[in-house]
Amino acid sequence: MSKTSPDNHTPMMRQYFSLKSQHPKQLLFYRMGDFYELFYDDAKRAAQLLDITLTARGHSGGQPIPMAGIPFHAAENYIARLVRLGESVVVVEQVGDPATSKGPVERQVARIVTPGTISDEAYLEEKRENLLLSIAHQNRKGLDIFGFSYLDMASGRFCVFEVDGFDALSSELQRLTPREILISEDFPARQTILLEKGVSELGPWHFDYESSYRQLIQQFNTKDLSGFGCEALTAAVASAGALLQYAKDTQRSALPHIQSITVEHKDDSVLIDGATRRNLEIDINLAGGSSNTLISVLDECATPMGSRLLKRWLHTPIRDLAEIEARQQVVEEMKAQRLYEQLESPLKKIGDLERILSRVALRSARPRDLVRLKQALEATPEINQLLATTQSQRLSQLNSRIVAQPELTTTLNKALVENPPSVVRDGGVFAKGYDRELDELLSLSTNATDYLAEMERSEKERTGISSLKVGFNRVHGYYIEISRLHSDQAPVEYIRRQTLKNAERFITPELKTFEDKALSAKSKALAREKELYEALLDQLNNALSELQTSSQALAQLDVLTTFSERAEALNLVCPELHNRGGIQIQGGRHPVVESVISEPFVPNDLDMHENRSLLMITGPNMGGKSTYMRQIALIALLAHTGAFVPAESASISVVDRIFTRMGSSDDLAGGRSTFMVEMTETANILNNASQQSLVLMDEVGRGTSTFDGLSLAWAAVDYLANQLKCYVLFATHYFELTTLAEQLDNAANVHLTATEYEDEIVFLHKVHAGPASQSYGLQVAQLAGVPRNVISHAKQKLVQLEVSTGVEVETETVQTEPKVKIAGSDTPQQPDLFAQADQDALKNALSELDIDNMTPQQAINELYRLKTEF
Ligand SMILES: Nc1ncnc2c1ncn2[C@@H]1O[C@H](COP(=O)(O)OP(=O)(O)OP(=O)(O)O)[C@@H](O)[C@H]1O
Repeated sequence: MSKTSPDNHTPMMRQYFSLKSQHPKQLLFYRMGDFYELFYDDAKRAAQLLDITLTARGHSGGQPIPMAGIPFHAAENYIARLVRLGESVVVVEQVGDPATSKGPVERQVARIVTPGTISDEAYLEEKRENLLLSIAHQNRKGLDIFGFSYLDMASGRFCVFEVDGFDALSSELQRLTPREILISEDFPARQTILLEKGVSELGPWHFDYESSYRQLIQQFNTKDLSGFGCEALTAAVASAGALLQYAKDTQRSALPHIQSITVEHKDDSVLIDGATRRNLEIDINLAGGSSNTLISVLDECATPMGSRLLKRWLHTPIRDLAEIEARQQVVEEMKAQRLYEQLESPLKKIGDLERILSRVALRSARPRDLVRLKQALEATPEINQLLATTQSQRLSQLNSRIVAQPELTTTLNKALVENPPSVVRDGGVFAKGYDRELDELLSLSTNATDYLAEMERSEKERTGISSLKVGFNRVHGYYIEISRLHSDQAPVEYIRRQTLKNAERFITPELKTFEDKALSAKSKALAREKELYEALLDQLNNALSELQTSSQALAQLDVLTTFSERAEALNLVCPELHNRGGIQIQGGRHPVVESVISEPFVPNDLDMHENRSLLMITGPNMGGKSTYMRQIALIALLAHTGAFVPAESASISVVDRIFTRMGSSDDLAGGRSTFMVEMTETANILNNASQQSLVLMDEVGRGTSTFDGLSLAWAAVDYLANQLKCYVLFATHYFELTTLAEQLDNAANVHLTATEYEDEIVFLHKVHAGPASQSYGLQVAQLAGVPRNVISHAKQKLVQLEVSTGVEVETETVQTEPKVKIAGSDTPQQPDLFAQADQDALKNALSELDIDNMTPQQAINELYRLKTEF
């Protein structure tokens, strides 16, 4: 921004700067006639983000003013795009009258649109919650405590909790995926958070505990916060106060739909860290898309609010057995009675009741919202009726919360026309017969057409001028038009109003009187409609709390109906959950892989208990190790949401956390290499897993040299089995680890099988007891399209290795007993490529490679070079 003194600027720019100084970080849309204009840095940023032209608007303070303009009628589109990119927009409108203003027209901030506080349908994604998150930090007894609060403005859901430590901080960020984050300018992990989109930094005083506390009790109209259970959560309360104030400031209104605050207790749910959420592909696949995810298979919800709740349930599995069983009973009953089929149609009519109600509360509901609200209310009695005869306690509880509102339904029915316009501004929202005053005003303006037709007829007759017409235009109002040819025949009482090329327009005293009456009736009708609309919103707001309760119950009903429908369609069973310890699954399947592959999915069993808590999984590449491990985690996760699971039967002990260390990804933005990420995730597991945790580890140690990797994997397995004693599935290509599993009391080996047919490898995907016998690496490489001559060269090398190391390599047949043996050892071994004479030279060459800075093509070239050299 220009640094010259304000005195050097034009009066208009002085007005701009004074508004801008109150919103330094947001993009300011400054209304200029038919345009919104952005200036200086805002203009540059908007031009870049929206790909619009950056120009200049004159000079001010001796400098050209960079400017980007947006036509006002297209503004919503641009604002929506900016908000999606994590930007906030301040819209400044002209409020004064340009005709009478001395100096620049008076302007005011009309609204502030930020990514986390939007409630307008046009800006929101249907199936995704739009969360505003606020985080406060406190240091308590040397611990870093993070107080979280988050609000879904479009539903009024407001939650708080606290976590301890930076790992938990990032894990919660991954879980919540907020649209906008509020932190204090002195937040300790500022740099990490600033990498996220939509971060707003506020002055530290916004997070003051005392004033935050006052904010909250004022909002909920309570004496204290004890009724919400958050008295002791001082960091969370501090963050919630900052959030609430921010939300009010942006909405520029009270927030009556935020009626309470819920404390999330971490002990109530199965904790899942960020890496695990990614690896299990709950709603986002590893490539960042939404296809082939657990949600994509499960989400058959009838309403968008059901879809959002389903996502929440899958991201927050619970540990409360009673709650899980209550949900299971509903699913079972609905499935047995095929109630889900009958509920589908009325549930579809419910639509996004949750968001509509919030817009009613914020008084931004559009006429069409009210029509949809009416349709939802009309569908409720049918749902009540369907649930009336059900057995499960939970269904009757839900039914009692779904309250039909006959009076409101009748009012809405009487009030609204079938297809109202999108805004109240232009009128036409209310049906005939709803309000006498409105009807009278409307009939005055509609009767105008008849009246004018009659006048045209009688004037034609009286004057004998056949070309005479009565018309209306917005500038000149009503007129009598006579063609130029006949205009001299106009009667004397006709007063000339306008001369056109081929015609003259006149007004008469009678027409003028009519015009005054008709025009004022029209504007009075519009004013009356606005009045009626506000009154209707008041009436709806009086029932807001009850309506919100109904909508929450309906969202739950929708998810449970979906669980039930999916259970039938995907052949899922009700898992038994308990606290006895052990996980047993018969015929378990991976719900997503099963739905995408064309050949039949091979089901597999699992048996884990106190004396068999660690399973070492070996088998060929592509054999199905990852699929097997992931399916167990997904079955466990689903079981903890109350859903049925893809298996013949499942008995699962309640777990406290699910951890995964799978795949290889680097975190370039966070400055961590692949191996560093792998080790950070491993450290997190070893530091935090308990006996009730389910841990999946895939190929730990692969990111470094063979011996380092093997030693790390060995020690990790030993620690997991001997110290932590959690449920562990450990997949590895280090065949050496299978002996460790044999030595440990509570570990066992299982392997996936493959066979060869006509020189081609065939994967059987079946899990069997014992370690695998071979890795089939070359066959898989061949299958992947590695050129034949490279494969045959590799085969020669393999034989060479076998000879020089004394390793006997079995490559042709599948054996149940390990056939890869290192001389002098009973341990099944994978041939160790590096145990060669030229090992050191190759190792050096490899360690000198700067892989992080190579393109894939350079890496391949380098591999070829090494291959020919060694
Ligand atoms: N039980 C199964 N039934 C049918 N197909 C399966 C089964 N398990 C795995 N597959 C198929 O095999 C493919 C490879 O499986 P997966 O990725 O689990 O192998 P892997 O052993 O982990 O391989 P790698 O060691 O190379 O990582 C899957 O994408 C799937 O198409």
